[in-house]
Amino acid sequence: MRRPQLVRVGLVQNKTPLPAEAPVVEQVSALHRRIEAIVEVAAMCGVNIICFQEAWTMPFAFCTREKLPWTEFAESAEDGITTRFCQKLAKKHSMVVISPILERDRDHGDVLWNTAVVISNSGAILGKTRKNHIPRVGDFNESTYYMEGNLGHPVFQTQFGRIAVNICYGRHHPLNWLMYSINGAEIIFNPSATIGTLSESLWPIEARNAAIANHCFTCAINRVGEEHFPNEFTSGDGKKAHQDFGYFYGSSYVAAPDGSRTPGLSRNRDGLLVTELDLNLCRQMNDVWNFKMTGRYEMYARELAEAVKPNYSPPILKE
Ligand SMILES: NC(=O)NCCC(=O)O
Repeated sequence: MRRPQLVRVGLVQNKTPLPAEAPVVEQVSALHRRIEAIVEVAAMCGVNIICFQEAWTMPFAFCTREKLPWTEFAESAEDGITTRFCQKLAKKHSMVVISPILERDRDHGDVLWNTAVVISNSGAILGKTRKNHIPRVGDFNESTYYMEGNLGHPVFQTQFGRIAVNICYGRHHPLNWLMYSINGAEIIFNPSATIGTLSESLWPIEARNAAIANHCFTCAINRVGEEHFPNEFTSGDGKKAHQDFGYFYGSSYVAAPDGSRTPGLSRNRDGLLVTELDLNLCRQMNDVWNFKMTGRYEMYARELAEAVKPNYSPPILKE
């Protein structure tokens, strides 16, 4: 009975154009130029909502455990140069822009966060959301740099639909996806930075499964290429020190609530994936499967509230 609710999303994966040794300002500026060109193409393709990769203004230096110069890439989510730049793009192309950055929160003790700024197609800032789960795996030494998000699971009402952002490692946490969906998200973006040896076997499954389980669209975005750092670091595994993170395998894709998905972008080249979605599919799948109706959330809430108490004793029945 409803008219189609069509929206075109753009997923961007890109290499860092300058080496990690280049001055910070030059690296940021080169990335702005690169993204500006890709967004021009997205605009020609009629994209309504575009999302960039995790921490898109910098090399993924969180493996190094060095503070400098990497913390220099952190910016204000409200008035940093990258947010100002994205506001111009959003207004020029009437496009919602999701800009994942390393955030410096000046008003709260200069705390750093892994944040996505969401900018409306009017150019106004709709708000921000922060990465809830910090990886403690392999060379992802991210707790050295920023804190666990404290903004919960916000959903942004845009002219084109309700969207949320589940940043990278949050995709391994089904409850994280669930909360965005419970709060009404129709599309959940997952800007990421992850490498082949660690996660490539999980990549095609996790966001796709989240789309099915939550009756929503999911957009999985990964970095691409190799990034080399000036100083060697170890992985704490007895192997030799090295200067790179490993291979970011791209392969960005969109998954739908009926379990279908797009092909992935390249494993080794920059790319823009443009996909047209009909948001009516979210309710159609909900009406077929009723996961929201059959989910026993009040039971889980009660049991979880008990399970997190220090004196909890799991109900294991024995002979
Ligand atoms: N950036 C990030 O959270 N990476 C963690 C590794 C993964 O989730 O595959």
